[in-house]
Amino acid sequence: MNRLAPLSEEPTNDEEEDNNNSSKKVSSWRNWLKSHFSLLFNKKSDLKILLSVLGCPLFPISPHAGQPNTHVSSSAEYIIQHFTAATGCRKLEGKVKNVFATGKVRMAMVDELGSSGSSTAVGPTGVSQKGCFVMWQMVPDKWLIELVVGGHKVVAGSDGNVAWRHTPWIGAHAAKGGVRPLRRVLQGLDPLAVSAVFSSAQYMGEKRIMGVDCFVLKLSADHTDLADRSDNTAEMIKHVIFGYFSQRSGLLVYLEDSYLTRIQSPGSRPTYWETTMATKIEDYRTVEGVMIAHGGQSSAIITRFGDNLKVGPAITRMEETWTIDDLAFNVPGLSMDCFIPPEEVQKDYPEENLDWRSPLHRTPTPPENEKLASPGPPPIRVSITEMAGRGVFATRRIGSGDLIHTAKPLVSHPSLSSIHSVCYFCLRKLKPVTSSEDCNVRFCSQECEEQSKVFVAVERKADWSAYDDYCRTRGLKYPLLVKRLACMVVSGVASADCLDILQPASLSSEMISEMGEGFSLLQSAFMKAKARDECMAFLTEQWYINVLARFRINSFRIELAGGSYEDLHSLAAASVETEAAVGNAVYMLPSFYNHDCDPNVHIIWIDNVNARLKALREIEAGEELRICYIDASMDHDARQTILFQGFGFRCSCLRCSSGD
Ligand SMILES: C[S@@+](CC[C@H](N)C(=O)[O-])C[C@H]1O[C@@H](n2cnc3c(N)ncnc32)[C@H](O)[C@@H]1O
Repeated sequence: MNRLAPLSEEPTNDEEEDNNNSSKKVSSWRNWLKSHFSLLFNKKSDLKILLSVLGCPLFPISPHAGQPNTHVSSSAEYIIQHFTAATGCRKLEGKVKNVFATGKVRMAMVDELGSSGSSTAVGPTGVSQKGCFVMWQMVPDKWLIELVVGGHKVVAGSDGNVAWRHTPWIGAHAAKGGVRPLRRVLQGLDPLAVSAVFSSAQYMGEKRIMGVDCFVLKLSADHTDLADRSDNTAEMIKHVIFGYFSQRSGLLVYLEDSYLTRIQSPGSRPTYWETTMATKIEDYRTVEGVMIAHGGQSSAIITRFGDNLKVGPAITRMEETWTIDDLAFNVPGLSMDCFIPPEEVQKDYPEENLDWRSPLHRTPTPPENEKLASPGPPPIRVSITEMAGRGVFATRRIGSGDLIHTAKPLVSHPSLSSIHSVCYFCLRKLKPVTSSEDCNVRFCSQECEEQSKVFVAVERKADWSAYDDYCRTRGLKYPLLVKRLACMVVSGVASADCLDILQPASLSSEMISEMGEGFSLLQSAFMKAKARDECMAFLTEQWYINVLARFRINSFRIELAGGSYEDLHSLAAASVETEAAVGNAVYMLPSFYNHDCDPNVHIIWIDNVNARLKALREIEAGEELRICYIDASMDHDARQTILFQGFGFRCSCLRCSSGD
């Protein structure tokens, strides 16, 4: 099996050779050592080392290992209880299916200590490299991370059976040993995983670290795991982890892990490689009521020593600062396809293992009349693009005309001109009312009424006439979405930060000051309705601006392709009287689609607010899926102006580049 060790200083068999052939193996090891020595002292390769070591290291112990440690002390139990209480993570138990996080990193080589212990370079020896990452986790053990630093992209993942990594310079390889979690996840990002792994830890005492009095817990990788990660040339001798939990706050503030590998090719003396990684974990913030670390610094020190090293021991030190921009739980539509390892890694599996993986790994051939791109989860994943932030990519071939996925809105609202003619919840067109009938908002079904009950009850307590007038006279649609979201938050059906994951528009100071009036009107409507203070804490001007900034570039204008009632006469009359759009809505997955003036996907609404994303042509696996944000029939200059003013970017799609 052609498997990659999780960290760069372990040999990677990137020459295609038979692993059972020992002479070739020795030469592979020589090459490996040669290339790594030169890597360590070659500045041009700094970025590769940084990415290999710091990019996506694995944590040696799985939270689901299910190996209770008989030595667990009551002190360790107490520390973990304190941690779970401090983070509030128990409320996630059984409720979180997936987690999505994006963040930024800055990495640099710090120093290298060469032969005879003299410093070959001290202080940052290379320019620090900036980058960003996107991370998906699906409970219990599937995860994917894409990290782009200095123009290089590293991807790593686990489908629950194999953990793998792809680097531009090595390609894709599976990690040795069992599936383990990403170390980044244990850096305070997933408190449930932290408490699960440390629940079997040993209490080591107290220690003051970075000015904080901490309790120290220790974990060690077991012998079976170490053996699985070894082969007859590289032996993994130990891997220990220390977690430092603040005595005062209970939070995990420092994580340190260290492992030692003995490398010995037949007939030579051994060399030892020790890698120690330490992470300062900071900036805990609440996400859906749970404390999640949003920043920190990691450093890695690689030391190599042994009798046969003529140059003497060598030490390489590197550092990373990281921050989390967005973190969200239970992002809808996350497909299992996201976690499929690259083909090269799939080939690493022995044949007999393929059977139970087949549902995921064989592209299903749908029947001729099959409408959905696939019967299972959508064949897409969200990933980082080169020029346009996050984007949506096909995980397999999609046929022309296929329905890729559907999406329900996070927030929607009818346009003011349609408010009496469409369902207040799903925007389905309704039969026109006769003059004797009530002109209140209406619903198309009991189900829609039921689903809106709680937030409509909140809305009905307040007088919205001034706010609605403000929207009507200025022709504003997004403040209506803000009002609905605010009522949903007050009623407890949505969280105030549910849109934080979406990209905000950049707003000028003029735009921000114009929003002040809308905010005052919204706030005063709630205040006059005597809304309880504790429910209103979220409603600040900043919240209002943040939400509007997201609605501006992520909401869709809903135009229905078909009506729900058969009376064509009424339909024609309604379309003359009202504008074509029945309302506006914002969705999660569709918000990640980037724009193209000649798109390969379009978004349509048939009879209500539920969106359908359909392929406009054949799409290959790996291709980015793009929709058109604007009226594609406009000429080049008009499109560029609208995209720049409305969405803040200059379009460089093929059509625009050709001047069309
Ligand atoms: C609805 S969001 C799309 C998802 C977004 N890329 C993200 O990371 O969340 C729209 C924003 O994406 C970026 N974008 C979309 N299409 C683009 C394109 N063709 N070129 C450059 N930027 C684009 C712009 O910043 C735009 O305001």
